[in-house]
Amino acid sequence: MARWAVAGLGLAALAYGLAAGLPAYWVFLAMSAVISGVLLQSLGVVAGQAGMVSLCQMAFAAIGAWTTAQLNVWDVPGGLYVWLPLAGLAAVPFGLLIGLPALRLRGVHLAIITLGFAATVDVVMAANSFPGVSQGVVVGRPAGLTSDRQFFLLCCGVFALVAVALSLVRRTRLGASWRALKESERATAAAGTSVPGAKLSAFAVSAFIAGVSGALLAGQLAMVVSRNFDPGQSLVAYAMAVMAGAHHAEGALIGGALGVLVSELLRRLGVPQQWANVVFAVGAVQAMTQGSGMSDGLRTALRPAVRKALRARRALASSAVAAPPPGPEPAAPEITPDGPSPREPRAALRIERVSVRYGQVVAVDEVGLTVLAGDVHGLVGPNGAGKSSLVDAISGFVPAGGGVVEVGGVVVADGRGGTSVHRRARAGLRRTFQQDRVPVGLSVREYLRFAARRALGDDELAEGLAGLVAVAPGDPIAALDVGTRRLLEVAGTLLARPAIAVLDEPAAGLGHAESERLGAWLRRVPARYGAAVLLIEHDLDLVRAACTGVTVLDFGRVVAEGPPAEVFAEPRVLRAYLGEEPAA
Ligand SMILES: Nc1ncnc2c1ncn2[C@@H]1O[C@H](COP(=O)(O)OP(=O)(O)OP(=O)(O)O)[C@@H](O)[C@H]1O
Repeated sequence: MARWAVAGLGLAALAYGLAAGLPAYWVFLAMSAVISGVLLQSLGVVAGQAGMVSLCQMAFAAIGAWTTAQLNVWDVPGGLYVWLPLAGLAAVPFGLLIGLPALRLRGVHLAIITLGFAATVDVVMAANSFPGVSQGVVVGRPAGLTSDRQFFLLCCGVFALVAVALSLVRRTRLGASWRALKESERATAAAGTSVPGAKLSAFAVSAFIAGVSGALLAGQLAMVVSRNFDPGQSLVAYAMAVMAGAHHAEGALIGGALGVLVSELLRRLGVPQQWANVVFAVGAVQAMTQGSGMSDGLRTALRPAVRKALRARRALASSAVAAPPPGPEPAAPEITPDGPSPREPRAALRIERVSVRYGQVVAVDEVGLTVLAGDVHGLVGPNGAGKSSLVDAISGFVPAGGGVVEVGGVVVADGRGGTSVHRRARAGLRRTFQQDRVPVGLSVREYLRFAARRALGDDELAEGLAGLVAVAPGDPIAALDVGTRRLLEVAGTLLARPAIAVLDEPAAGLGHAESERLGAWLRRVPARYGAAVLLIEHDLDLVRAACTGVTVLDFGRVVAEGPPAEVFAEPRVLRAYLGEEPAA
């Protein structure tokens, strides 16, 4: 906290020094850089954090500027202090409107939609001049901030406010959901987060900030016209945001400053300023190729100190993370008030007649399966047997073909259809993925809280990691290898305390010893977390070590079911699954 206060005071002193010491022309340019930085922060949310393409930020800014000009004409009390947030709010419905196609579209399709919106706003604004322009009414600045030097300080204050607000949001579930979205929509939904909600909120917040930047621009220029919000500038802003890494505040500021400095340099060299756009486009391509912008590079350069801290933490974590101590099994937490009892074993997961078809391919054919509360159940089968398709049907990524899926006694899919992925997750069905889908933009602590969908104290975090994965809560996920991330995903899934955790090949990439340790750890899961487990694995030793029962799939059908020792001795399993003949 003290560090932040010192940094804040330092930056405030710098802004004040610039306002007092720079020549008037440079103060105007510095103001443009900071306003542009606010706009880039808006892109940092929607593009940098949530990973969506938005080529219409200048249109949101234009709506903010137009609103400000209108409030100015109406002489609404409060001046810019009130008009700024109102300008941001005016842009929000348009942000939500643009977010709607984003629910279905991605990449180039979303780019076209957002650019189309920018062009539409431009046409409308050009046809209807900004309020006050024809009468020559200039946008008033607040009393005491009328000079450029003073207004520059207001712009710096707004930039800082947005930066602080966004850094606070980063720590919330909402902020984590944006960064998770960037990594994988499937994993975001599977963690119980509404993907449409995350997308719409990112667009709404982004539009708000862009609207505020438009209001600041109106205050800077005193009179704005549609030319100030050329749709082409939205493209340039996107390139600048990618190049500078506007998902961090310092990246947005660097981008804003570079935008001004490069244009000014070209002007002084007598080169058309449009060449600046080429510079930013090349910078953006470079950043996309590297997978990181300038702010990320800056943070990496400053990382020796971070790395040292990380090493110290990891040493601490590995001494804490060991095989679980021998002793009595912890008591199983109650799942519900009328939870499982030895006399009445309750199904954590029950499926009936679930089928999955891809065109003519029948990947899963009328499969039924029950996993009782307190069980660790294996699902095995050769490649292409239909395991992943079945897991997708259970978790809601593909239709269950008229079958029934029941989680902890609650029907989440029946003959008429099923609930969405994130609702199933909230109903107690959590899953992991074969491919690495853990969001690299989060720290271990942020990810586990996001996955668990609740506040977790450091003790509970350490407990959730103990015996499974040697990482510390503060470690950035980007620094972890894929095998570790996979185990982290298991920890997050279980910390959510689901009724059933479906673990899709958690041991892939692990060595024999690690796999053995995972088997022992998984056996204790029902007692530790009150969750039953459906374990999809190719490693039969792990299945033997962890599971009380196993189901074998082949060609989309159940070919055997029962305790592992019996099932793996069945001739048809040996034939179908192992390609082996039973010993005579
Ligand atoms: N999207 C798809 N479109 C068409 N066919 C598919 C699709 N996904 C899977 N299949 C087919 O469905 C069948 C079952 O595949 P699935 O991936 O579910 O098997 P699996 O048991 O999970 O295999 P693996 O162990 O290799 O992951 C296979 O024949 C596969 O080729």
